[in-house]
Amino acid sequence: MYGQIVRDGLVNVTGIEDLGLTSPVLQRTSDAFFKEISPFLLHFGMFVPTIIGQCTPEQQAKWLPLAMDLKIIGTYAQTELGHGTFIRGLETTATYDASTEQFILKTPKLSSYKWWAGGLGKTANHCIVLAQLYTKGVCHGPHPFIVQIRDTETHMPLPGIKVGEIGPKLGFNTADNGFLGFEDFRIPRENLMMKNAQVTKDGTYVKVARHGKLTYGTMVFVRVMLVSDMAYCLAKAVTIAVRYSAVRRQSQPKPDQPEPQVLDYLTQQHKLFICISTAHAMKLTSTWLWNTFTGVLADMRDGNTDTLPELHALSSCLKAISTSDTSALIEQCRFACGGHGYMYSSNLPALYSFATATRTYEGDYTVLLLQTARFLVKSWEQMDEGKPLTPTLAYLEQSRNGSQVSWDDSPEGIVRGFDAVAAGRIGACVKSIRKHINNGMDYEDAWQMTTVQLVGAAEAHCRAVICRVYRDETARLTAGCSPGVKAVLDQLSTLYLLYWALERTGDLLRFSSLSERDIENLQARYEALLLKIRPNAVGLVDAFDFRDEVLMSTLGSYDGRVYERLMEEALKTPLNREPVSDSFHKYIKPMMQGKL
Ligand SMILES: CC(C)(COP(=O)(O)OP(=O)(O)OC[C@H]1O[C@@H](n2cnc3c(N)ncnc32)[C@H](O)[C@@H]1OP(=O)(O)O)[C@@H](O)C(=O)NCCC(=O)NCCSC(=O)CCCC(=O)O
Ligand SMILES: Cc1cc2nc3c(=O)[nH]c(=O)nc-3n(C[C@H](O)[C@H](O)[C@H](O)COP(=O)(O)OP(=O)(O)OC[C@H]3O[C@@H](n4cnc5c(N)ncnc54)[C@H](O)[C@@H]3O)c2cc1C
Repeated sequence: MYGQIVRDGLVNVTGIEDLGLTSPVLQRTSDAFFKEISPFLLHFGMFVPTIIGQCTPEQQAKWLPLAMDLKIIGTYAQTELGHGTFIRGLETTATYDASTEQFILKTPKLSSYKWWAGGLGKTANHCIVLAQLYTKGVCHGPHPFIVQIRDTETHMPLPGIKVGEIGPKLGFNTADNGFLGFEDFRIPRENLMMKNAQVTKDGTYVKVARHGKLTYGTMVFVRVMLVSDMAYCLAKAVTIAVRYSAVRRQSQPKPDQPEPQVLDYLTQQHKLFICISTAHAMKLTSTWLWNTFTGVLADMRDGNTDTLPELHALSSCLKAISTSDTSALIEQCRFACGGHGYMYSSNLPALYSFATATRTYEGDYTVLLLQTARFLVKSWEQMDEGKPLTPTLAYLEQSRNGSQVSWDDSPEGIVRGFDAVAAGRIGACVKSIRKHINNGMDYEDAWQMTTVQLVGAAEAHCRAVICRVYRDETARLTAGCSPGVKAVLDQLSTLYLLYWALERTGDLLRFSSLSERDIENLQARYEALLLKIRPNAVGLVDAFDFRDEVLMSTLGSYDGRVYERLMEEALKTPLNREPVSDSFHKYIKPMMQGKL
């Protein structure tokens, strides 16, 4: 299995590199090679971006050509057995020895071992290591180092390196995630990635960057990319589920009528059409987030880090919500396909195992929403002090006078409703924190006692951002489209708003003048809209334009020959090579004869 995947991975990467094609093509073709993950994912996904983001121009000149030509194969080793979220708690140390101008790397305890890095087990011969930097007896916190871990000729681990694969997982079983330990392992001073901080030959620590968290820059980049990856992953899953639902006929709601396509059931439309909408919502939001990200990078190149906090807050909540929604909706696609959705050959299990991992890696869901909440509470307090709000928080102003927003069930009115919910929930958090402090708690405990509400407030803020961006971008991008295309895409964005309004009626009742009658109207509009979308459902997923080789699904192939493909795959399984398994003769027959 591993050997096959490495071969396919290299064919995929070198093939695309030779064709000089860009990463979207890489993304859309690599799936034709793997149902799961390439062992080279981290090389291009994090190792190369970290060299670009954390190295000086001189260091880039040395390492980038080697990495791009695959003369070295890298990964990103930050997480340890004992720490993943709390980076400042990482235990691996890099202590500077001025007498030899080297750093000495150590993993002092078992919990200090690097754990999880993709490709680390058997594939990578270099990696980015996050380690606590010590020089002249002072710890300067986690810093990135480039470390060669294997001999580039023999691939043997270098002396002082303990490295291996971490074993089977829920998914990602072709990603070759590994562990890594250091025993007084020495690297040259120049292997500290010195764009944001430097150590001179005599061991003097020099801070270059103004913002203390630029070391975390690769994670922001990957979080931004993950939102787009999720749109792509969900689009594949819903293509499979909708096509299968158009082929599958089941039950007889009306006597002497043929069994209907299961796609004609309203409950099936309720399960699946939100998946189509959400794939569009996340794709448009990811493009908007990418433009925000490149804008912040440009500011930072000019030495201005003022827009970085909002980018961190946005990338944190959008990564958390996009991965969480995608995991849940891919599982919903599987549920919608009955037993055949549980077949590995449907490709829904592999899509789910990928999506559910993304909810954890690159920053756990809860932890990242709390990062966003930290920014929201700070913004509220700045608003109280009369300071200006950042663009994505302009809606907070409407909450200053505390008046309840009047409910308006137009799409734009629903977007304003979600703004009111976010503003209301953030305000409730601020009130809770202040109440706990007034009752004698310190700020940290008051914050902890409010974290359940803070996660909810961050989710509400994120939902409001997605709703607004999805609605605005749909209007902007369809302005020149035919009335038919415009109408269908407008239906999808309206469906997203109605779906989430119905999911959040409690919040809307609390923070707007929504009434019971309004809810009845919302429900009726939602159901009518499902029926309107039904005739275009297959066309909408065909428009995602996935080739069968990329979908890799017995249920989702374009020709709809589901049963033939299921049987073809079944007959390929090893157990079907012989009519009688040798386990019958070894175990079952003796048991039947009372000889076991
Ligand atoms: C949770 C935090 C942010 C907490 O860190 P901390 O030092 O305690 O920070 P704090 O006190 O909460 O905040 C201090 C301050 O730092 C800011 N900050 C924090 N992170 C960032 C950032 N990325 N960019 C820009 N700013 C950042 C925060 O907003 C705070 O700002 P403030 O003090 O409020 O002005 C951090 O530990 C973290 O990011 N943890 C998540 C770890 C993570 O994402 N690991 C990923 C490993 S790589 C991986 O999983 C690869 C998978 C890929 C694959 O396999 O495909
Ligand atoms: C498939 C996969 C691939 C990965 N690839 C890599 C890789 O290539 N490189 C790499 O460095 N890492 C990688 N990781 C590790 C990943 O980044 C970490 O698992 C992730 O950051 C979460 O950290 P953790 O596992 O230590 O969980 P923890 O941080 O221990 O979290 C455990 C639980 O505690 C909660 N929790 C933690 N802190 C707080 C808090 N402050 N407030 C409230 N609740 C909290 C969390 O919400 C969670 O429910 C990978 C992980 C997976 C699953």
